Amino acid sequence: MTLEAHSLGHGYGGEDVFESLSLSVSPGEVVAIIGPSGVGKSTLLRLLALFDRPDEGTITYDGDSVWQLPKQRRLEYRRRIGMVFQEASLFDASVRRNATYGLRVRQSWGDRLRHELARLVSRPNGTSAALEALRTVGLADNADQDAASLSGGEKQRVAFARALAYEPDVLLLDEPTSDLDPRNTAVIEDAIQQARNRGIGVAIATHDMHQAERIADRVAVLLDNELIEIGSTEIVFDDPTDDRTRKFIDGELVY
Ligand SMILES: Nc1ncnc2c1ncn2[C@@H]1O[C@H](COP(=O)(O)OP(=O)(O)OP(=O)(O)O)[C@@H](O)[C@H]1O
Repeated sequence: MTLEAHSLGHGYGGEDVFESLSLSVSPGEVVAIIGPSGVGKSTLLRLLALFDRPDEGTITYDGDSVWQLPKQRRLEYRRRIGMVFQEASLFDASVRRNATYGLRVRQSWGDRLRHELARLVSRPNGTSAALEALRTVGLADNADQDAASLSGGEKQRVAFARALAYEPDVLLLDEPTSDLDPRNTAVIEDAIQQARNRGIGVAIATHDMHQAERIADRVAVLLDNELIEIGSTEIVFDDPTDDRTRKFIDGELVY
């Protein structure tokens, strides 16, 4: 599923966060959105995830302008998007149930009913997808543990597994490793590469430039209320078009 944002503008309380922002994410590519704190990376991801309607511009999924569609069809697109927030929000149940949660949310009511009926007579549907996702983040052995007893890093890995478990077409990640140590960060980065290799399009907001360089195919630089640059990771890091990009990457821009 190809995601495209055209001339997006958005703000709060009459104050623009960004304007004229255009960006695409194709199947099987990782696009990193980098920029200093408060520049609007989370706002952009929320718009792409269809949580909020943009003040200006259009968002298309596979060419369909999603905010022009009837609500039901927009929700169908919404269900094909996995989003991982900066703060892992798990509920008080086992790791496995947390990882399975997305599978149930994604289903229609009819499917959910069938799922619940199936659960009464056999193993829950989706268990294997959830377990496979937990395996990807190295937590399959913790499936029956209480999520509440996990460390912060492990919780973030479960949140990531939950998004992966239902095989979204697009994965939107908001600083998914901000609170993780290098080992946990490596696990998530590896899982992102696996998602990409399975054809999922990934957009990741990060202020860790090294992370963008390690995992992204393309990098978008958000600065001064706009996307000042978007291009292949190599070009953005080694030979950027906009001088502010070079300064930001070299740490010369202070915000
Ligand atoms: N719901 C909201 N209501 C009002 N202002 C908001 C809201 N969400 C974000 N903002 C403001 O919009 C601007 C962009 O915030 P956003 O969280 O998108 O930035 P960010 O680049 O993700 O920052 P960080 O890297 O610190 O998470 C900030 O000035 C923030 O205070």
